[in-house]
Amino acid sequence: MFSVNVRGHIMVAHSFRGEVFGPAQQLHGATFVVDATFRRAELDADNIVVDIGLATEELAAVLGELNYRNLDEVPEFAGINTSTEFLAKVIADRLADKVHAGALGEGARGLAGITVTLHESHVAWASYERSL
Ligand SMILES: Nc1nc2c(c(=O)[nH]1)N=C([C@H](O)[C@H](O)COP(=O)(O)OP(=O)(O)OP(=O)(O)O)CN2
Repeated sequence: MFSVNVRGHIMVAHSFRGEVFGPAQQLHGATFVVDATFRRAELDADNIVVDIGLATEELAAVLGELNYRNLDEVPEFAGINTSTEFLAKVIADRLADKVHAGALGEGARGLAGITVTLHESHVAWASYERSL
């Protein structure tokens, strides 16, 4: 299996509900380094997994929808803990929509899967992996 990874980052604010959380129940900020890894068994006609430039641009576009937002105020996340894991799925699903819409190029239609990893620090991260 081949893979290509591109990276971006976001800064958000959010708060969590639930006794499992301590200070994070209060509104707090988070900066995530975001890795998107695209996978396929065979390279495309250009001998690549996906164009790195397009993948970087489209990841940046997806992240731009979240960057600098207070996620507690985003209607689609109302009542939801926007955990690192949850945000990894949101980003992966939005990138998958872009792949299916052709935004990452025709060759990208042959991608097998994508994994999005959010690094919340140098010692903790979470991922969501899905097929395409
Ligand atoms: N599985 C996850 N666990 C936690 C997440 C997460 O997204 N996924 N997020 C947080 C906090 O937002 C953030 O990491 C701050 O950490 P921390 O202050 O350690 O979290 P708590 O408020 O829960 O404090 P504790 O002292 O650990 O009770 C936390 N966990």
